[in-house]
Amino acid sequence: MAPKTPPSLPLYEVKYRNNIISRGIELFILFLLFSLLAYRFFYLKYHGFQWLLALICESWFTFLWIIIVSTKWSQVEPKTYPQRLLERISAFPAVDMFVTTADPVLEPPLITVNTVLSLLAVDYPANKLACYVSDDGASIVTYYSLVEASKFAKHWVPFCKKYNIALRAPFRYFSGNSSSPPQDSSLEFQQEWKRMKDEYKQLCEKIEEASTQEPEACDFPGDFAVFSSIDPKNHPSIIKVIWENKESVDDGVPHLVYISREKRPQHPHHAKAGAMNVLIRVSGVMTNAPFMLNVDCDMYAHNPQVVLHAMCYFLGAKDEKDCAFVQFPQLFYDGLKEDPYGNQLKILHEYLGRGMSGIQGPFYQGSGCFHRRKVIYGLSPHDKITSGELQDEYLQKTYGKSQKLLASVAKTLSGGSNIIEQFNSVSVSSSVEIAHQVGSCGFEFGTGWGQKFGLLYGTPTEDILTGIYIHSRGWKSAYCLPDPPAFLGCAPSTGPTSMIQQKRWSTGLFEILFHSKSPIIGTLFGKLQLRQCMAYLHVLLWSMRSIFEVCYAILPAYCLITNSSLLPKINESSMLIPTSIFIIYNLYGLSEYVRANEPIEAWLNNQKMSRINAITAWLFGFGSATIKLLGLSETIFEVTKKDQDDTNSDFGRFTFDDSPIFVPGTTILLLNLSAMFIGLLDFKKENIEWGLGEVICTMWVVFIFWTFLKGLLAKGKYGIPTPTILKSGALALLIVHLFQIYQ
Ligand SMILES: O=c1ccn([C@@H]2O[C@H](COP(=O)(O)OP(=O)(O)O[C@H]3O[C@H](CO)[C@@H](O)[C@H](O)[C@H]3O)[C@@H](O)[C@H]2O)c(=O)[nH]1
Ligand SMILES: [Mn+2]
Repeated sequence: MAPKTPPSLPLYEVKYRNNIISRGIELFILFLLFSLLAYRFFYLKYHGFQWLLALICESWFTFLWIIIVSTKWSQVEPKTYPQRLLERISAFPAVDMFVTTADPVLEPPLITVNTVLSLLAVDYPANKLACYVSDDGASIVTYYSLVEASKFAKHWVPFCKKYNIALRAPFRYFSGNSSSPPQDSSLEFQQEWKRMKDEYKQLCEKIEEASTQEPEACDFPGDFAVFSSIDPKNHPSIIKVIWENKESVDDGVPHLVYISREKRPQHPHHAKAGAMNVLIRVSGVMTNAPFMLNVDCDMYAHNPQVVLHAMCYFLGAKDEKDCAFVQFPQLFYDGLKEDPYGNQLKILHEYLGRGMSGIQGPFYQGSGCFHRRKVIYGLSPHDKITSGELQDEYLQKTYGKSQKLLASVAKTLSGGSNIIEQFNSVSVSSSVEIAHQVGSCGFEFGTGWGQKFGLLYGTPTEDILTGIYIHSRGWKSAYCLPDPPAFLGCAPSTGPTSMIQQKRWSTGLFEILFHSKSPIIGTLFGKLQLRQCMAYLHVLLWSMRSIFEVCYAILPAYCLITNSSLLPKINESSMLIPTSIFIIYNLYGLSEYVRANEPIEAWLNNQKMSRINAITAWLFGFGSATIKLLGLSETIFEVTKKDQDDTNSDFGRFTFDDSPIFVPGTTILLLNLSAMFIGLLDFKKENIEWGLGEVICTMWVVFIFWTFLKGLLAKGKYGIPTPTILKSGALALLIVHLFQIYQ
């Protein structure tokens, strides 16, 4: 046995990065930006409208840069020591693990099954874990797959623990070329490995078969009857205990519960937030663990010690206020290193994520996050619960009418920091009836769910809003970066899905600004720190950015078309300001990738994609958020398609479809191309106002939209559909014409 570590050693440490040089460069860029603004301001009277617009856009970019400098100022290097925890602690707190899925087609059940298996097999006493799957698709295939998976789990979980398997999601473990077990392993292991691989193959086949057959044709006996001819948008709640760890053995398989909450057309279901609140309540009446883990159906546990890592924070924190939730960054598997869609967010986590963690803590990212139940129930740090607040009447009004739920809420609220005791001892299956009650859609009516506690409603980015509200009450959150990474999910791998996701995010984030729990209100009236508020604004303003980015991408073209200027001439000394901003900003951005061991292509692709996202998807986000805020329509949660198999050879090449989301990008590209053409025609004329600066800017825009340029010429899914090209062409011509009239 390893020697016991002295109890004085901490369970986690948070050091700060030495980033003096980066700070210096960031401040220097800020100085240059201010110089540019000053230059614009003093020369405003000699120039036309385009100069004013440039000043406005550049003021906005400067404002964003201030936010970035502030957010990146103190970046953390967190470290957790699960080994010390194991040596020191004998009784572990319970954890309820939630998995949400919504659509068996966009989210193939096999993916959900793998996530569930990886969670059931984590290194943690099985009798302290329970896994709850919420299925908003009310799909018989998903349910059937989970039933089959639970049978497989009885072999898989012991196998993983016995041989300390590093990767516990079977589709990853058995993927690639591993057709035979490692040769240097014991004979016994090799045999078991083969058996597991066979069993997993059978599981896949069963799920495959169930997915391809028409649901009616499936002849599922008894248990499956409730699913027959079900309408996923209109059905009573279905709750099934698939597996119960009845003897409460610590090396068995944790409980597995299937939940499809009640849905009625006349009741808003609040998408993922609604699903999460049902999970919280159902688990409240069943196991009522003091901690809750939540993952999306595609985010499997990549590191079997995830729960231990999270516990290092929860149990190691001197003051529980420092740790309302523990967030692991959202990372993705099978992503191309060059990140063609710019959606792997690695650099975002690497600098902004670590930077926020140096203020009040990371965002709640919706997946890969451990929460304290009492924080989700609305408590503030060091809240003293008065007995009045535990009276039935008060609780009923606030948390809903279920005696059993109220008892469990009361236990959680009054539990203080005693987190070992709260675990329910009642059997899980005896609570199914009450679970139906708390899973019904009328249950929340008139209560505080989604308004004052739980996951908050009112935006499709419920995660960020909920996190803001937690930080506004004075809690901090913790960022945990174990190696290997804790969770891996799948990032959208086609142009359209990526755009839809960006649009949904930017819409939802913008709506938060107008919510009663917005970060501005949180800072003015709550305990949200100013710099944390600024960091939140950085993402909440995504869709607003589109306006300025669109203007800025049009301005150089405007100059070429109307023979006007935006930048100093190449031989003027003031040209140094924009040139050095351009060069230093880009080199600095590149250095961030190099320091994070990312390839240069990833930097280039991310540069391009952040402009493309801003100009296309975020613009649509701005539109749909505005429509929603004007009360003209509701935003809907469009679920992202998860790809099971990313091995198709052309994965990574940008794809298009006939969505209008591709119109603005194509228009801007065509506009800049026409501007170059017009500029070429005018080139020899006298009195040319524009110079090399404007030409380079136009070329830069064309370069940013290179994928679109290729899309103009390509066919099939790699090409921009002809109607989109025609619409964009007409729009571009119209704009050129307008420019020429109003110059
Ligand atoms: O009505 C719904 C809609 C979605 N989901 C689930 O929500 C999760 C996230 O949906 P997804 O389509 O994968 O969205 P992403 O944009 O990939 O999700 C990110 O962004 C969301 C906020 O927009 C967060 O909720 C997620 O946790 C975060 O991973 C998935 O497990 C879905 O099954 C539901 O349970 N019910
Ligand atoms: Mn997702």
